[in-house]
Amino acid sequence: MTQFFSVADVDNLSQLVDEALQLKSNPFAAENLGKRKTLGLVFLNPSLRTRLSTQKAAIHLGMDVMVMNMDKEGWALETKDGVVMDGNTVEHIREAAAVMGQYCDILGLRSFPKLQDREEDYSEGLFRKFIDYCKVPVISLESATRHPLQSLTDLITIREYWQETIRPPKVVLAWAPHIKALPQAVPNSFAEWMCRAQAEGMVNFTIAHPKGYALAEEFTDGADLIHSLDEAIKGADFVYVKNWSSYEDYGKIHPVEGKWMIDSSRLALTNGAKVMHCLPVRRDLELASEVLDGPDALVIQEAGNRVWAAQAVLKRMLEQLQEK
Ligand SMILES: NCCC[C@H](NC(=O)CCC(=O)O)C(=O)O
Ligand SMILES: NC(=O)OP(=O)(O)O
Repeated sequence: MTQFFSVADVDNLSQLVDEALQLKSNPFAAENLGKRKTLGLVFLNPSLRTRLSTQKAAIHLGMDVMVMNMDKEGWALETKDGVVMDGNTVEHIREAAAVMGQYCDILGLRSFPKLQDREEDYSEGLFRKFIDYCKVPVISLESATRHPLQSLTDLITIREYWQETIRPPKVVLAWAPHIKALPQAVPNSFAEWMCRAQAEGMVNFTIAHPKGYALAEEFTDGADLIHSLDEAIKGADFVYVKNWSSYEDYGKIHPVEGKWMIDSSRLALTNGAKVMHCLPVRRDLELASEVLDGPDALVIQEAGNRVWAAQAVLKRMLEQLQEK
């Protein structure tokens, strides 16, 4: 594996999930694989889980880790080509990425979309340039349109908590309210991974969102799309809660009809569903406290599993480096 940007970078989904769960039961099984290798984590936006879980994963593999908070501590970055840099930007991504590639064997990058120009965000120009110029394997730590380490984690968590073999679990991605316009990266990615998992018989997948909040079709192939939350969550085994802004009216938020927050009474409509969220979550806006604090919430276990997702991916990349 030389890049981890989307589900398309994974050849065998089930195998990667199994490998992550094996690492969970034996974290130091490959403790020398990353010896004398350096991981660089570059953040253009805030992070708690991605930053710490990926560092922890690298430590389990014997790697050294460097973290660069580019947005706060780096030179102001120019990402467009062909501009005269006579304004506020100081360093071009061409040089910055190339230099970081000199110091690191594997790099991770987090960069959120600006949510102003759909074409620009969905072209993933910044991420692609970073890959091109740094010349080492790159892991997405969440980009404009996807968050693959989160989605792999989510699939691992569903596998871990679904012991039944007779039928695959019903998994529902449920839009939730928010006060801000948030990216579509997490839901796009979750949908992309669940659609692939559904095609491979691992889950049954439904998406519930108000009108005007449809995700881009490229991420939802094969999913059941429903505009009623109560209808969608009937019989659900896992409910994945997440807000996102409109893709159609790009980056905007519209008033929605009815109540979209999941609380205990709503949860009673499900098949005793476990509730997931990538975090951070705004209590009693996106998700009721009574659910977050109750026995059906999996959010902390899910965040814990971020380590094993990152470790499985880093392990694949290190193995490939070894073969060179
Ligand atoms: N990395 C996990 C999610 C990050 C981001 N959430 C946020 O920006 C929350 C901001 C707030 O609640 O003000 C998102 O939804 O894509
Ligand atoms: N879920 C997630 O990616 O969290 P952070 O933004 O804190 O890394």
